[in-house]
Formats: sequence, C-alpha cells, structure tokens
Amino acid sequence: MTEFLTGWIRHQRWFAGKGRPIDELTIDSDVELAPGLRHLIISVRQAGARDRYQLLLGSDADESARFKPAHIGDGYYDAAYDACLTGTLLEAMAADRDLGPLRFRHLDGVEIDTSLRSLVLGAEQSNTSLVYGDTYICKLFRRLIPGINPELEIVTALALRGTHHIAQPYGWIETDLDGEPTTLAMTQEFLSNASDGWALALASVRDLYASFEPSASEAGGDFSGESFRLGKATAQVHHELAAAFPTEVVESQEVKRMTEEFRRRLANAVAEVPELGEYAHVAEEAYQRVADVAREIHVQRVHGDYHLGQVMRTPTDWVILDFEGEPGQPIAERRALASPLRDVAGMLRSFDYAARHLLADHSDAEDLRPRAVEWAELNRSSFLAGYSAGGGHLRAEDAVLLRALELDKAAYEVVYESRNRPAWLPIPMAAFQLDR
Ligand SMILES: Nc1ncnc2c1ncn2[C@@H]1O[C@H](COP(=O)(O)OP(=O)(O)O)[C@@H](O)[C@H]1O
Ligand SMILES: O=P(O)(O)O[C@H]1O[C@H](CO)[C@@H](O[C@H]2O[C@H](CO)[C@@H](O)[C@H](O)[C@H]2O)[C@H](O)[C@H]1O
Repeated sequence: MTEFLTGWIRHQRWFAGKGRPIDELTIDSDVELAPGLRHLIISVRQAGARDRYQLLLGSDADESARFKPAHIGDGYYDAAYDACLTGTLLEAMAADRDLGPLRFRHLDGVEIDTSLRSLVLGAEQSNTSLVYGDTYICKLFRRLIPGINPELEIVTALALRGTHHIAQPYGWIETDLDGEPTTLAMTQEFLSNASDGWALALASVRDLYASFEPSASEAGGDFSGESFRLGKATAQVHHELAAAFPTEVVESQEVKRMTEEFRRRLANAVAEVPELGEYAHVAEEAYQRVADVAREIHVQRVHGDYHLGQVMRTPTDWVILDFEGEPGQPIAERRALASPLRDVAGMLRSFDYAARHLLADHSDAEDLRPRAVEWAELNRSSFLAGYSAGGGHLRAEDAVLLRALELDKAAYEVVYESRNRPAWLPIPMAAFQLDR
C-alpha cells in the first residue's frame, strides 16, 4: 500500500512536499471507523525531514470505480469523496465517540444533524473540507502538526464571547501526536449564502479592467465600500481577540529582536528562491528602519494568515475564517502573540494580489498595470480607513512597522508561490519593487 500512496500523495494539492523526492512513506496509525472506511496517519520523509498527513481510506472494491477522481490505487480511494461513508464523522462527533486513538467531540449545547450528506468543497485549499447539506463544513487538516489547532482554539473562545464576524464552531476530531492532543478536523457553520472576498475582489478588478471609466472609484464594480467594512470587521475581531486571550506590551529591545526574525525569514526565502536576492536589500532597509525607530508595541493573538480568501461576505456582514495561522509553521509560532498589524499587512498584500493576478496570467496586458496599482491603492486605503473607524490602533508612526510586516509576508508568499503556483511568483516579487 505504501507504494501507491507515495505515487498518489505527491500530486495532492495539500501535499506540502511537492517537487522534492519522497524517501520513505510509512503508516503510523490505521483505524477502522466503519466497514470500508479507515483513518490513516502517514509519515512522509523527504531529505531528512518528516511530515505527517491524514487521509480517509475507502476500500469498497466494487464501488471504487464511482470515485475515479479520488482513486488512490488497488481498489482504494480517498473516502473524503464518498458521501456514503463520511456521515460516520458527523455521527461520531454527535455521540462524542472514541474510535481507537481518535476522539470525536461536539461543543456543549450543540445538536448535530447526522442525516446530512457531504460534498467535498471545490476550493483551492491547503486542507480538505466536507460540506454537509448547506449546514456544516468539516475541515480535515491534511498536514498534521502536533497541538490543538489555533483555529479551533480561537473560534471556540470567540463563540463563547458571542463575537460577530465568525462562523459558529460545532465539533472537532482529535488524537494524540507525540503525546500532545492534536486537532484532526473541525466542524463549523457553513455560510451557504456568502461569497468569498477573493472572488468578490476579482469581480471588481475585472470590471475595472473592462471599463472605460477613468478611475477605479468610478468603474461599475467599485469594491472600496466593502474594503472599508472589512477593515472595520477586522478591527472588531482584533478587539475581541485581545479580550479573549492574554495581551502584552513588547519593549523596543524585543521589537529589534523581531526584526532579526524577519531577516531570518528573508534569508530562508532567498535561499529557496534565489531571484529574490536581487531585491532583498529593499526588505533589509525596511527592517532596519523598524529597528532604528523601535518603540514598544502591543501584541496579542491574531489571525496570522489573513487574506481575501479567508473572509466571506454574507448578506449582512463580513465573516472571518481560518484562524489557523500560516500552514506549515509550528503550532507554538502560530499561537505566539503578534502585532495585529501583521493581519492588516496580510490583507494589504491581498489587495495587491487581487489587482495583479490577472496580469501575472497575461503578460500581454502590460497596459493594465497602472489600473492595477490604482485599484490596489484605493482598496488598501479604504481598508485602513475602515480599520481605524472600527477602533483599530493605527498611528502615523506605525507605517514603518506595517511596511516591514508587508515585506515579511511577501517573502513568505515568494516561497509559497514558488512551491505551489510558480506562474504567480511575479505577484509577491512586485512587492519588493514598489516604493511605498
Ligand atoms: N464556514 C464556511 N462557510 C462557507 N464556506 C467556507 C467556510 N469555511 C471555508 N469556506 C470556503 O472554503 C475556502 C477554503 O477555506 P479555508 O478555511 O481557507 O481552507 P484552507 O485552510 O484549507 O485553505 C474558503 O475560501 C471559503 O470559500
Ligand atoms: O488559505 P490558506 O491557509 O491555504 O493560505 C495559503 O494559501 C493562500 C492561497 O490560496 C495564500 O495566499 C496568497 O494568495 C492569495 C490569492 O490566492 C492572496 O489573496 C494572498 O494575499 C496571498 O498571501 C496564503 O499565503 C497561504 O498561506
């Protein structure tokens, strides 16, 4: 079995080790959840490093032909795609069942409807989400990092406070990895009547590109009102996070040390994507400015990987999803207190992405570049204005830190794109060429 799992896993969207040879794949845990349904935790070793992943393995040989897209090999298939089997997860959560080392749980006071059938969400994802009816979404965390997933921790704490702008949590699945309780999946309210921010922003960008109007604010699909509301919602969620978890004030010495961390991330990014080297000085200068003017900053729990794909617009408001931080980082790092400006910087980067991504796919559309810049600038400033209006702390002197945080995020994105979507690499690279 390990042989065909090796061949299969390297092509999965969520596999973090794409492009590097797999030295060994072993099965660490194999639990039967129901007849024909097994839960596997596997270890993949690449160049001395080990990553763990989970998968649901279906093995009804007669039926396997029905699940061609999910075919793994030898009559086995990815059972996340088999609605006849995935009901088992809901039932086990509803009943707070233990199945071997796996613990299925639901939140107090929640009643889970176990009659719903699931479909795999068709989104570009680092994980795999099952949507049950139009009621629940259960995210199976594919790459497993020991520890309670920050998304579960944060959303549960915010739900207890009655926070707006989040999707209600219902249940989760966990096990122990390296002796630590580790989240395997999380079930939340499915926002059936909502659109994700990335899709909405792209519609606005396309409108602008197709329009003869002279400016972004006059073109049909102006998004700046939404950017403002999103900024406001972001500030309100930051306020709630600060109330639900500890906060600290970090002295200027510590801020200087933070810039060392930025430099380390930059050096790692340059080592992996050498063409970034040419622009590294831009980031280094920005980090140096933070060190030079370092003053104490307020830190708290934050979203950690904030972008337009993590927010959804319901008919009434913006909802923020996916508080799990940057996928692949150790849990301790993802739980660490940080400046809320880290999220602000993430969203500012996302406006750049939305404006430029069509250009990355169409090298012939060079003439649209000024419009892209204009769209990004308009929406970035509207978001910041909304953030301040929502009570977010943004002082004039924060501009230096914000710029450094944006470049730190762009360095992360350079690595992310070179691994996952090389055609999009020019988007984060452009961040180092802009004089902001
Ligand atoms: N509660 C939800 N309701 C509706 N759609 C959701 C919900 N959570 C996530 N989605 C959709 O799934 C996409 C991916 O979700 P996300 O949590 O970002 O997954 P990943 O961490 O795997 O990238 C989102 O962009 C959104 O379109
Ligand atoms: O949503 P995830 O937790 O999987 O985040 C990862 O994937 C994101 C892409 O899907 C990536 O985001 C980058 O691309 C977005 C457009 O697709 C853009 O809006 C973001 O600004 C940009 O960072 C994210 O970095 C990565 O962690």
